Amino acid sequence: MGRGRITGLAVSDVRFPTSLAHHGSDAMHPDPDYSAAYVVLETDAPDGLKGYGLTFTLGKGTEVVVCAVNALAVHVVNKDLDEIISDFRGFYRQLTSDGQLRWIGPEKGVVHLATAAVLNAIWDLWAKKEGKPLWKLLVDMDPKQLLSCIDFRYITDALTEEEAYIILQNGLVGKTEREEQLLKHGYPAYTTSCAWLGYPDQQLKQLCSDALKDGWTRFKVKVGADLQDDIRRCKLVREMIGPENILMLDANQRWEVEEAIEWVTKLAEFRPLWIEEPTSPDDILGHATISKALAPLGIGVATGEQCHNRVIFKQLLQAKALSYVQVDSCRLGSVNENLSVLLMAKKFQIPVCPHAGGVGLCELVQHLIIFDYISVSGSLDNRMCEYVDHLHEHFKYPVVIRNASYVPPKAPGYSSEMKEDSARRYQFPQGEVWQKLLSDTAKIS
Ligand SMILES: C[C@H](O)[C@@H](O)[C@@H](O)[C@H](O)C(=O)O
Ligand SMILES: [Mg+2]
Repeated sequence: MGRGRITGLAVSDVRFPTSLAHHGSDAMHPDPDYSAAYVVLETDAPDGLKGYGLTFTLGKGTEVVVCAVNALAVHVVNKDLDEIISDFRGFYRQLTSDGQLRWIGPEKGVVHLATAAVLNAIWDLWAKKEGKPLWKLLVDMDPKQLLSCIDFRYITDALTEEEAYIILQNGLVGKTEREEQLLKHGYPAYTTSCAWLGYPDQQLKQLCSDALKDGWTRFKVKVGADLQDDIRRCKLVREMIGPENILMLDANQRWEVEEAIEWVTKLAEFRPLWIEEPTSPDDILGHATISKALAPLGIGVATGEQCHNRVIFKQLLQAKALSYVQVDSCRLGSVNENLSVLLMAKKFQIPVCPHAGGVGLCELVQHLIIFDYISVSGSLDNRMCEYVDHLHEHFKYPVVIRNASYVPPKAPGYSSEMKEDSARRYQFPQGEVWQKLLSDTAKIS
């Protein structure tokens, strides 16, 4: 009888029409349709065990990621779960180093997003098989086994496996207390949902006032398209939230390096904690210049949602280019690569504040940051996890927020499973939601 051989991989293009109401809009992405390349792994386990994984996209192009997932399937189908996890580092490397596929990466772009979707499904499978939520699977894992999931290639000049081992060993001290504390109080979050760029001022005000009533104290505002608009919106939000609450800004890569410094200097009176993605995500030295220039104003630089891989994070840390590391559960090569970044951030003493603005990202990334606190960073200082209030109703195990904090999930797995009905209805273009939208558009034009 089978024990967990992966017998099939199915991937679909699931899109939610968020652009209709400007949810998720920013200075570079004015009309995102929050979408996912959604992977389902079938196994021959007698209990019908399945693994679910996704990567986040903005609508168009999801079909390209779906294609890349199918290209990776050959490495996954017919593999035994036990075989994968007994050499997870080797399996990660097999996926990322396919002698032909790596040419269209390596470890970046579409093929890496596809890798994330596939590996996220494997981690979901593993956690389900153990009957634990993913964060707990990680927390209970022996440091040596955790390390065996990480590919240290290209980062040993910044973090060796031995150093990582010491970090994890040190993380064992006080671990039980931290776990209890999180189970009681949750992990602190901030909200981005009040101030997407496409929201009119009235909506922004209403959402801020609702969020304040719900106990939110940390707010992120989209900026970067028009300075006068930014000044008006930041003033409005600062007035709404008062002097004590925390404000962050996000420009989504809109500016040149010098322009970023000048623009943010003009917004300094609103006392933002950070400016996120001020310029190209590939410009490590540019981020370092911006960080240095804004430090005297008390404004940090945050980035990560479009950092290709651990190598870029390594260089950002080495170059003192950022004050907040924004890991992403679906951009990096799943838990495996995220673990390496959490450990590097710990070594460089830079807080991790994960990115979660997208569909399913809150569901996934909560597991990583809960693990980070319990087993790696051991600190909540200057740390918080992003939250956006969209599309949770489509997930079987949606995030739970209490007192503006993530409540640690209890259900086994990576919280990545969508409701079957949602995945079907929102499938692009054949799902009924899109069939209706497309026929309405055809009628208008
Ligand atoms: C297009 C997306 O909504 C982005 O604007 C979003 O991920 C954002 O950068 C964020 O930090 O949440
Ligand atoms: Mg952002």
